Amino acid sequence: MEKKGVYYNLVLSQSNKALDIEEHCVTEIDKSFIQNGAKHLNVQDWLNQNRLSSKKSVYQFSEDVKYLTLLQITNSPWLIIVTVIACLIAGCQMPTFAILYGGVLRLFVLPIEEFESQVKLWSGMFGILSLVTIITISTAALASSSVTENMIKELRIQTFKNILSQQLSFFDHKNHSPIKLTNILAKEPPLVKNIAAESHQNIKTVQFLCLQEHIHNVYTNELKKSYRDERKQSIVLSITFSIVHAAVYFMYGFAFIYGSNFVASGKMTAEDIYRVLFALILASTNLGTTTLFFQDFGKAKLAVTQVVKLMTTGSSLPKSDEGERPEIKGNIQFKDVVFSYPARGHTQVLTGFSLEVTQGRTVALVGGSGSGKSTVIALLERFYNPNKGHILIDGTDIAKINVGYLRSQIGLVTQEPMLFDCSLRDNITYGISALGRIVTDQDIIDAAKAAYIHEFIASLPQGYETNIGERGSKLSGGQRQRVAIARAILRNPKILLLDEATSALDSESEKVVHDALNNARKGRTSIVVAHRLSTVENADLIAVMSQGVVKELGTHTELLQVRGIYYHLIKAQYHN
Ligand SMILES: Nc1ncnc2c1ncn2[C@@H]1O[C@H](COP(=O)(O)OP(=O)(O)OP(=O)(O)O)[C@@H](O)[C@H]1O
Repeated sequence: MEKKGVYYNLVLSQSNKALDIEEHCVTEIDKSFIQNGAKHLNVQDWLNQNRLSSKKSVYQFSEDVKYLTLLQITNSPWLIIVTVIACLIAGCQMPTFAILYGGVLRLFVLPIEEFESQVKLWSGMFGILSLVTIITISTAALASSSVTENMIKELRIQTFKNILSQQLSFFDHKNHSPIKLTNILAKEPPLVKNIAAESHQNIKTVQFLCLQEHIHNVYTNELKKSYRDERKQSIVLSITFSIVHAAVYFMYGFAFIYGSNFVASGKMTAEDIYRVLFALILASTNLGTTTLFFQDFGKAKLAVTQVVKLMTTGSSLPKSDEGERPEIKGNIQFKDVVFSYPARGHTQVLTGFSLEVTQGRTVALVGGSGSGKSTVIALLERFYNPNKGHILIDGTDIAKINVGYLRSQIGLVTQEPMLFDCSLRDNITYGISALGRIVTDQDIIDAAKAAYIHEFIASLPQGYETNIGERGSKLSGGQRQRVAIARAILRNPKILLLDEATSALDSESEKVVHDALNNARKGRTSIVVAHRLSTVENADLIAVMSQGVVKELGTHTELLQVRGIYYHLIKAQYHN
């Protein structure tokens, strides 16, 4: 403290607040775990423990994968042998058919007694050909699909495991962003893909909590489940495919034995039989071709079902050009709002919520977790409509206001700001052109200065043109918040909504973000949701929520005097 250095400033920035030792420790543990843990989890270690390491690892072939490498991955080489043998036998069916066909033609020139005695023999041979075709084609199709599906499953499991065991620096590479990694494993059914995607996005948490093994098991189980479903589909398809092929030979034998009776009784000539047999050959060729579409047809049906479902889902939101566009000053009123999320219709989140916020003032929403604070914000943005009650802005029910216009009047800063993989300038000006506004460089700089992010941006070699990575991954949490605040300031909204905007930051960042938010709030009606009660002490009004209604309302000092819920919340927080 005496040195008045960085530590001194940190302590000062916490101004009268208890040192959040627990969080500090977590940050330090996180760093040391990542440093030490990442070393311990390097790829080679993993490969050494892995079955693939005994062979030539597939990961050494990332640029040019050889067919032999693919064969090395399969854990069922005998299935490849079965496939090859079945294919060889199945390949003989056409030459055999040609031999049988030639033999049949020859029969028609024989004397009638000899012809009749040979008919059954040759028909039987068609029957056998048809049986062998069913067995060989279905075996070849089943075994080969099993080999490829197994191989793909194995590759995905091992790739996923390898990704989870990488050092954090691996994920900083532009080719290893969560979206790109997820896309590599993207040919999964949605459920499997979502597990993969979440763990890529939250890789720090996964590694910190040592969840690699668990996540890997969950992924593997989901993959195996989907693999089992695919197997069932493959079995049906393979058998259908082989039966369609074999049916031709069967029909041919049947037509021959049946036709021969007509020839013997003089009802048909040999020429008629030739015609029928030839027509059967042509028809069978076409039938064979159509079976190739069976698989695609199944997939298309599934895809179309999903699309039709999405296409026909009605929207309860009005069209973009509907609704009034009144001048907005910023007086907000919630009147007996009752609301349940559609997904949980039986649980009322807001049970008669009423609150008034006058123009230019700041109201803080506090309360226990799940009391409905964020829901209030979502309703004001019209992400949902209340089941009962009204939300008014300057006396007009927001249900009557054009949704796009309403949102253009509201700035929203959340704990995890939505940033994009583009430059700082593009992120700050994001959505401005949709408002029909043109902003100058000076406007952008002014907004960034008010959000206390200009100095940082100016210190970067590429300044405002610096790319900030996917979801702003190249920025710190506080910097991300300040970029989002600069964006909100530039939009110049009449109403500002801050949803837990500082709860994830360390004390120093929190102070800067707090100052930036104070600037952003100036002259605007603000609704702030915060977990750290210290950040809302200066609000004009604090609404304490419990079970979907406001239970206490007043200033910080007034509420402390009441010694009710707020008092106990404050006490509990400082005690912690
Ligand atoms: N999209 C949703 N679908 C279904 N239920 C939801 C949804 N969002 C929130 N809920 C539920 O609504 C209730 C209120 O959630 P809300 O996020 O508004 O609470 P909160 O007071 O902001 O909580 P916290 O302080 O923990 O963020 C919770 O029980 C939550 O589980």
